[in-house]
Amino acid sequence: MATAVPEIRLRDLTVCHARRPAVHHLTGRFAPGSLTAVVGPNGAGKTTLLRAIAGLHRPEEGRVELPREARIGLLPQQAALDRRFPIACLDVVMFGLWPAVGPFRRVPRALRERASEALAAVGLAGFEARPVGSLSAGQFQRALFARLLLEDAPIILLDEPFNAVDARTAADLLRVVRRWHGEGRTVIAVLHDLDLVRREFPETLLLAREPIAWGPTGEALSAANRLRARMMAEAWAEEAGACTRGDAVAA
Ligand SMILES: Nc1ncnc2c1ncn2[C@@H]1O[C@H](COP(=O)(O)OP(=O)(O)OP(=O)(O)O)[C@@H](O)[C@H]1O
Repeated sequence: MATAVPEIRLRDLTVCHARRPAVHHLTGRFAPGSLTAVVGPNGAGKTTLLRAIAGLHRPEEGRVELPREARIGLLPQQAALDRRFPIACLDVVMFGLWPAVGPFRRVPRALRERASEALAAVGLAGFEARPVGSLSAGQFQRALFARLLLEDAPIILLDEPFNAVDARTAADLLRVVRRWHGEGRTVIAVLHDLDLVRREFPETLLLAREPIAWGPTGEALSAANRLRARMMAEAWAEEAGACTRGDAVAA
């Protein structure tokens, strides 16, 4: 990796959907080269935070501080992607090159070869021409990792990277994450498997719309912090409207 890795600073960051805060007053920093898990209950604002860091969602208040030219690779949740589009595996990987090559340009042969190498590096050698619609969930996730390899960004954001993949695929993809960390990139991953987080991620941000804890994983995931996060989530469920006695009778 040739580029320097910039720090990511969040200052009093608030990001909303339809004016309701999904991330509320979050302040802190991701040090260059850090490996951080973002955890928290469903609806805690984890995806929203990644999208805000990637510049895809404008903050309502506060800001994400990053140099304008910072390059970020984002792995979205699989559920957010439509795989019915008739496109070959190699083309999906080569999407990772368009910031360098420009849209609608013919990709030079050397770069196509790099895309093939990236596929091979994630265990998909020979899959170049396969339509993405025919890939299994695990194979598709491998192809998206190949795209990130090709992008070569100093900051990598992963939204539930090991979801819906089998143990072997998860282990292979985890090796890629370790490699990125070893190369000094900043990696931020949204995860639900706390055992995996404890084993592999030195830093953790525990989010429940409000920040609950951010720091070394062992401390951030203390029983008291996890309880606080759960209680916050229960409070949102109550906001959504409690079941009334009348509803119960009608049911
Ligand atoms: N496009 C949207 N429009 C309206 N509300 C949204 C939108 N996207 C997310 N939200 C709401 O914002 C809140 C945070 O959502 P987000 O997807 O960031 O949470 P999450 O922590 O990633 O959840 P999960 O673990 O379930 O993936 C939720 O209440 C969600 O319903």
